[in-house]
Amino acid sequence: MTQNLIAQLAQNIIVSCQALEDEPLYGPEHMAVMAVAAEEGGAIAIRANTPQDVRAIKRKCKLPIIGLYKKDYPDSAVYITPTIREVKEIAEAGAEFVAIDATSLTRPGGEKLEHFVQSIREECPGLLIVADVSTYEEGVTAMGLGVDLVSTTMSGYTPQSMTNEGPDIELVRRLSALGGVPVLAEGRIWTPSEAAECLKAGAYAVVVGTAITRPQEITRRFATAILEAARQKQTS
Ligand SMILES: CC(=O)N[C@H](C=O)[C@@H](O)[C@H](O)[C@H](O)COP(=O)(O)O
Repeated sequence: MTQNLIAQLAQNIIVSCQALEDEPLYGPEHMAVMAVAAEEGGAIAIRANTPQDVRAIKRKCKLPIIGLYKKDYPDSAVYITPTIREVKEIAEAGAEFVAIDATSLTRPGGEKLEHFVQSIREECPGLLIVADVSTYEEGVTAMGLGVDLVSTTMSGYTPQSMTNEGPDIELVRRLSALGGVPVLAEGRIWTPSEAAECLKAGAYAVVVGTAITRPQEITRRFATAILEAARQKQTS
C-alpha cells in the first residue's frame, strides 16, 4: 500500500496548495478548491500546510496528500513540521505523507534528526516521510536515516544552500544520481520547461507551488514584465 503510494507519484506533478495567514487565499476552503483544480489539471498528489487544510482538502479531493505543519519555535529556525507534535496532527488529519525539515539547522529542543525520524516511525506507523533538504550532504544524511523520499524544498532557504532565482537542478541531479531514495524537485519551479528539466535531471516527481497556486505572485511577475516593457518602449 505505502509502496504503491510512492510508485503512484513517479514522473508526475504534485501541486503545493498553501496560503499563509497574510495571503489573500488563506483558509482551508480556498485550499480545498485549489486542490480540486489541481486534480482536474492532472496533479497526482497535493502538498498542503496545517491539519485544517489537510482535512478540508481530504473532504473535496481524492488525491494523496503530503502534509506539513509550519510552526515557529523560539529556539530554532526549523519551521516545516518541526516536532513529533505537528507530525501527529498531520497524520491524524489524514495525510499519507508528512514533509519534515531535514536540514542541518538546530531543531527545537536540540533534537537530533535521527531521533525525530525514529519517533515518527514508532508513533505514526505507515506515515511516509518526505525529507525537505537544502544541500547534497543533508540529502545523503536523510537517505541514510531511511526516509521514504527526499525533496529539494529548502535549497535557497538556509544559510548553507545556494540562492539562485530558479530551481536547484544541480541538487536534483546529484541526489537522484545516488539511485536509492526517490528525489522530488521542489522550489522556485516556474515554468513547464523547468519542470521537464528537473525530470530529465533525474527527479522522481516535481512539486510546483507558487507558480500555480499563488495568484498574487503570478500577477506580480506579469506586472513587472509589463512595466519593464513599457519603460523600454518609452526610452526607445
Ligand atoms: C521554503 C518553504 O518554506 N517552502 C514551502 C514548503 O512547503 C512552500 O512555501 C513552497 O511553496 C513549496 O515548497 C513549493 O515551492 P514553490 O512555491 O517555490 O513552487
